[in-house]
Amino acid sequence: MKAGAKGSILVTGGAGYIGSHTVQALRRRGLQAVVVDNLVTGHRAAVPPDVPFYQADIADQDVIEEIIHTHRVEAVIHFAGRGQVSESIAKPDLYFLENTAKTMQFVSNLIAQGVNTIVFSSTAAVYGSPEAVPIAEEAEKKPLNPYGLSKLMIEQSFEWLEKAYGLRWIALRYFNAAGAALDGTLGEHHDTETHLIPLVLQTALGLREMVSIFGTDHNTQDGTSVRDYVHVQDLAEAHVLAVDALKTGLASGAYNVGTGRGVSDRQVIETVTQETGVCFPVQEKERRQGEPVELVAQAEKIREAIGWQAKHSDLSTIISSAWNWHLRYPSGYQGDVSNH
Ligand SMILES: NC(=O)c1ccc[n+]([C@@H]2O[C@H](COP(=O)([O-])OP(=O)(O)OC[C@H]3O[C@@H](n4cnc5c(N)ncnc54)[C@H](O)[C@@H]3O)[C@@H](O)[C@H]2O)c1
Ligand SMILES: O=c1ccn([C@@H]2O[C@H](COP(=O)(O)OP(=O)(O)O[C@H]3O[C@H](CO)[C@H](O)[C@H](O)[C@H]3O)[C@@H](O)[C@H]2O)c(=O)[nH]1
Repeated sequence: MKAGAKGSILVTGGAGYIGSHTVQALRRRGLQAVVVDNLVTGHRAAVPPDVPFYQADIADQDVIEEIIHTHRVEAVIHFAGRGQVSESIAKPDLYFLENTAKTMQFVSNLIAQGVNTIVFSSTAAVYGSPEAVPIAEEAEKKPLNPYGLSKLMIEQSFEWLEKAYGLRWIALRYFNAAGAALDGTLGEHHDTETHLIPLVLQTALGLREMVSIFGTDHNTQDGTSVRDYVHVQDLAEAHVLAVDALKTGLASGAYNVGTGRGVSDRQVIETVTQETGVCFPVQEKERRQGEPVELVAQAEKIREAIGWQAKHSDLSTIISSAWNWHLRYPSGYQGDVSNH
């Protein structure tokens, strides 16, 4: 595979939901991307055919070294990992291995090869159940589940890698990623879907019998949990800005990526009904284990540091963009839809 004239940005997990939108955002800026993904949850069809793609594990040192040298990798955006809270409670070892140990192996390899700039997918789950919302970056970190801990350990380890080896890093703590590409080319397809918005849309499409609301007796405005949904295209943009900022000297650190606006589970369901014009069955269920009631970001720090703010994250744009994609591709990337 031939390297471009410029250096490249290595996107791990670039065949996944947020990673594929970020590859698209990098290309829009004229930047070269190269993707490594083992396709455990990702889709080959989510990566354009002209983007160099390696089907491999991030812990495969030989492949990573080959990519770094062939494509003159200058910086890394690291999405590869597992992201299901309930699975992490059932299989904590899988999360500490896949998210923590393999990331450490990977980053250690990067440093050995002279790549010292990384933007990392962290999560609001590092905060656990916050004492107050909106949540500031400095708030106490007490993850409620192995998933959150698996990411927090990496953030903390980066501080030591910076002191020892000069690693330059930004951890982006996403709140809830949602929506689909506004041009209709990319969307969210997880074979095991746990996220509220795609589950509700699949119910509206008739692919599921009903949608469940987990917990209706919380101390919130309508009794259901509250989240801060960020359009995936806004999230992608935050990564592009973060790489730029590290290249131009911004200090390492962790940033929330959210809107500062809370949306309840019931509001999501009502907005889907309005946007789609479809009524569907909803059942009320017990709260899920290891889940915080309310997660809303304090979103100023990232705006001040790198000039990022959400542009497409109003709930109706999130839901209409996702609905368009689900209507167009009801089986997602199955059958290798040619999205590009
Ligand atoms: N979706 C969210 O709301 C959300 C919120 C906070 C944090 N995150 C984190 O952001 C990242 C991306 O999330 P997503 O929703 O796009 O998930 P995703 O499952 O769609 O994407 C993850 C990608 O990484 C790949 N992958 C996993 N393990 C790998 C490995 N060992 N080697 C190579 N490739 C591997 C998968 O095949 C997949 O393509 C994850 O690390 C997740 O924990 C997601
Ligand atoms: O069938 C469902 C699915 C979800 N929900 C509710 O919908 C909201 C959003 O739930 P998601 O499963 O869509 O997302 P989570 O907030 O649980 O998880 C997200 O945020 C986490 C941080 O807490 C992690 O970062 C994780 O990767 C990311 O997907 C929650 O209030 C949840 O209780 C339901 O009521 N019914």
